[in-house]
Amino acid sequence: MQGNLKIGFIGGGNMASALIGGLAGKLTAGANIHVVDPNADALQKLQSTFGVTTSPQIDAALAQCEVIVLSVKPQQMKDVVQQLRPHVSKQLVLSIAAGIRAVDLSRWLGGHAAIVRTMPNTPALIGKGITGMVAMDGVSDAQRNAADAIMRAVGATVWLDNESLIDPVTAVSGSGPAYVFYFIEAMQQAAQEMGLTAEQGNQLAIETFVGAAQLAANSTDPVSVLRERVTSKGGTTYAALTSMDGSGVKDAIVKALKAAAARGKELGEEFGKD
Ligand SMILES: NC(=O)C1=CN([C@@H]2O[C@H](COP(=O)(O)OP(=O)(O)OC[C@H]3O[C@@H](n4cnc5c(N)ncnc54)[C@H](OP(=O)(O)O)[C@@H]3O)[C@@H](O)[C@H]2O)C=CC1
Ligand SMILES: O=C(O)[C@@H]1CCC=N1
Repeated sequence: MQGNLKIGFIGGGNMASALIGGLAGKLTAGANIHVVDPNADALQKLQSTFGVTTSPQIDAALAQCEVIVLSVKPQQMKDVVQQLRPHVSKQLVLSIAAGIRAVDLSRWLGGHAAIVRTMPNTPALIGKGITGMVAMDGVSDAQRNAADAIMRAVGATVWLDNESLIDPVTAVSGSGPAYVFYFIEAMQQAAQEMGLTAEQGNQLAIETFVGAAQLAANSTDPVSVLRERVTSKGGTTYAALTSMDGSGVKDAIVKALKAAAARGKELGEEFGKD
């Protein structure tokens, strides 16, 4: 159901666009969404597609918003938040940035306490996102509900008790779509190398992911059991999985996700100083 929640976005890039695409005309009218970004082309695209209002710089319209979403890169966050400070009083500030800690955002905003840190992902664009979220102590129940409603409008939400878990969430689901696309790209490449057309490889790889993910989502069995059901004794899947184990694929994936979480922590330390 569409309401009248006024939401400001600081940064109208990839992730903000995915969120706006999931929210506009659904949770709230596009005209209730105000986007600030220095990039005129990005603003024009968002304005014409979703009917949002726009500004090339932080402006007074943000003071009218009930929720302000911080959606710039971690490297840009401190400058942006310090410019935003005069326009923030009672609003809920919702950050989607990797790494940047709530305590640092609060300090840059002059002690503002109504902050929710979130980690969404780009399938939000089609209402299939998943967001990990954690609220600072100064967030009211109504604001927590508003944050949850925004993120549930674009997918599922998982609330965390401890902010440090946002880095593992970033590693698993925030960055996760990229790992899936990477795996699909590898399957497409193999398909072509074995004689299928690019179009056939594309369709076979993508539909396999869609079908397998849906099967896992609907199943009461663990995914390991679903995997075993594909793996006939002495058959083709066994040959593939044995090859993957021999190449250390699972260990490499675990290591990669730990590297992502470590980078999240490092971003907080690197850009959360002062
Ligand atoms: N992409 C993803 O899948 C996800 C991203 N995130 C988080 O979302 C945030 C944005 O990431 P992403 O969308 O990928 O990055 P983008 O670079 O696509 O978006 C950031 C946008 O902010 C703009 N910007 C720069 N300075 C300002 C400013 N002073 N005021 C307003 N806007 C400004 C940038 O413009 P310009 O390009 O000109 O600098 C750019 O358009 C990051 O903090 C990231 O950690 C979280 C979950 C998933
Ligand atoms: O790559 C990044 O840093 C951001 C955070 C999660 C997905 N994209």
